[in-house]
Amino acid sequence: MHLQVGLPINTKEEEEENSLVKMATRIVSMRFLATIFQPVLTLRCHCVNIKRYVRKRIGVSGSISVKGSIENSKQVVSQNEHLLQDNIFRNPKKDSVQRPDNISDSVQFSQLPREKVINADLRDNHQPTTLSRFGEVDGLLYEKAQPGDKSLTRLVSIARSKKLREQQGKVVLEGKRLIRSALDAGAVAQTVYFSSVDALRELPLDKLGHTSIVKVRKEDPKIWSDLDTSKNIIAIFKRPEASHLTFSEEKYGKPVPLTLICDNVRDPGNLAAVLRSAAAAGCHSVLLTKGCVDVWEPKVLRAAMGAHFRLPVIPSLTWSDIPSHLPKTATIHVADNCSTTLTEDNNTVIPQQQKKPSDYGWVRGHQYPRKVEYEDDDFCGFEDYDSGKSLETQYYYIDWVARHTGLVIGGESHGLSREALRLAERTGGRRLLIPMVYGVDSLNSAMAASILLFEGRKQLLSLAEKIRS
Ligand SMILES: C[S@@+](CC[C@H](N)C(=O)[O-])C[C@H]1O[C@@H](n2cnc3c(N)ncnc32)[C@H](O)[C@@H]1O
Repeated sequence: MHLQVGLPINTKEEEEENSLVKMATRIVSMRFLATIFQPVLTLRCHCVNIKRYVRKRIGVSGSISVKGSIENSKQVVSQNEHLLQDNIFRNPKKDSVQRPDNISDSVQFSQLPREKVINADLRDNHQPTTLSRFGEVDGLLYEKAQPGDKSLTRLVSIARSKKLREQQGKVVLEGKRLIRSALDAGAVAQTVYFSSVDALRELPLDKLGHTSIVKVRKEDPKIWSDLDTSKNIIAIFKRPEASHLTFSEEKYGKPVPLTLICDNVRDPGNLAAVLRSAAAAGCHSVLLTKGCVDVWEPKVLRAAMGAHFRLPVIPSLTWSDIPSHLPKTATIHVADNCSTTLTEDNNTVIPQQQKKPSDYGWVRGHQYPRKVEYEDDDFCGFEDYDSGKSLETQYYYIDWVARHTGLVIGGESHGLSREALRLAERTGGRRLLIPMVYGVDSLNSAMAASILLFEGRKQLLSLAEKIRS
């Protein structure tokens, strides 16, 4: 019988087993160490990548400081990639350098004067790749879009989706005239895409100091435009707010104290026509209730012909917001087609002192039950409204202007809201009627607005004339 004394003697298999265990332990501890050091290494990699990225994109060495988290760094790189916003802050002379909103503060480039950047690019024969990616127009550096660049498709999505426009706080403007008006009014262009240098040259280049400029191929504008003749320049702007824009009296003349209020005007063509008329009539401002179509929708922008930048247009207002955009003394009238209609054979001249439809003799009093809509779109169906009962009706060509006058135009489907009538009542306003021949219910809202606004302008100017003389 064999007795084992002292330390057990390992067999060959046991030794092999032990060395396997040791190896496994080593692997585990190496993995453990790797987990600890991995974030540090990744951060280091990102720093290096960003440095390389910057050198590649701007062709000069920039001083970079990374303050944010790794996630931040990743974001900056990917945002820059897909928006083609090269983040070169080109005008170091300005005190406050305005940056595109979505660029994080975590990357700062040495702010070389633009000329130096360009010259560095042009001089540096050792960087042919960098040089071919950039061009220059009258001292303004631009980048050439690379094949497969998706930024134009993204731009189209912003242009077409109200939700995206609102979420990202951006609007898309097409064509040199519109872009120029926006820039002149002080709107901030984030990126300008152009296919023809001549089109770019027609913009006030001094106002593009903080903008990314990207040259696209000649055929690219077809992606963004559904016009037959697509424009060769398009820009993404920071969603402009009327309070931050300047409306030049020198250029467009002094406005008359007349504010147009659109009450649920939902059709883009109508809203555009209304804005265009309001601008042409030299109105003070335009207020839009929440139910109106988005004022930055491409169709509205296109057909309004720059009206957005000629007078303050304030969108998305509730009826309780509206008085705060008007002087306290303002009188608000409503354009109302529903109170009365004209008989077929009428062409009588109405004496000015007559106010109520029944006074006119040949007009019918209110006869239709009306749809009434609450502010929250809680539609109440047909009923006789009690608001605005005390509102008198008068023909539009009889004097109705006051020191500051507001005019409400109803929407296409439901006409005037109860809130509009209440506001008119509270401010001593009236119903203004454009007489129509028998059997015609109403005019298109933009047509009605146009007639009333130009009449209002005429009355205000003659009032001013009377006061002067
Ligand atoms: C197309 S209409 C509204 C039609 C709507 N279905 C209704 O019955 O009220 C749009 C708006 O244009 C204005 N409008 C149209 N015709 C008008 C007229 N003859 N006189 C005054 N305003 C008019 C009104 O403000 C009206 O609410």
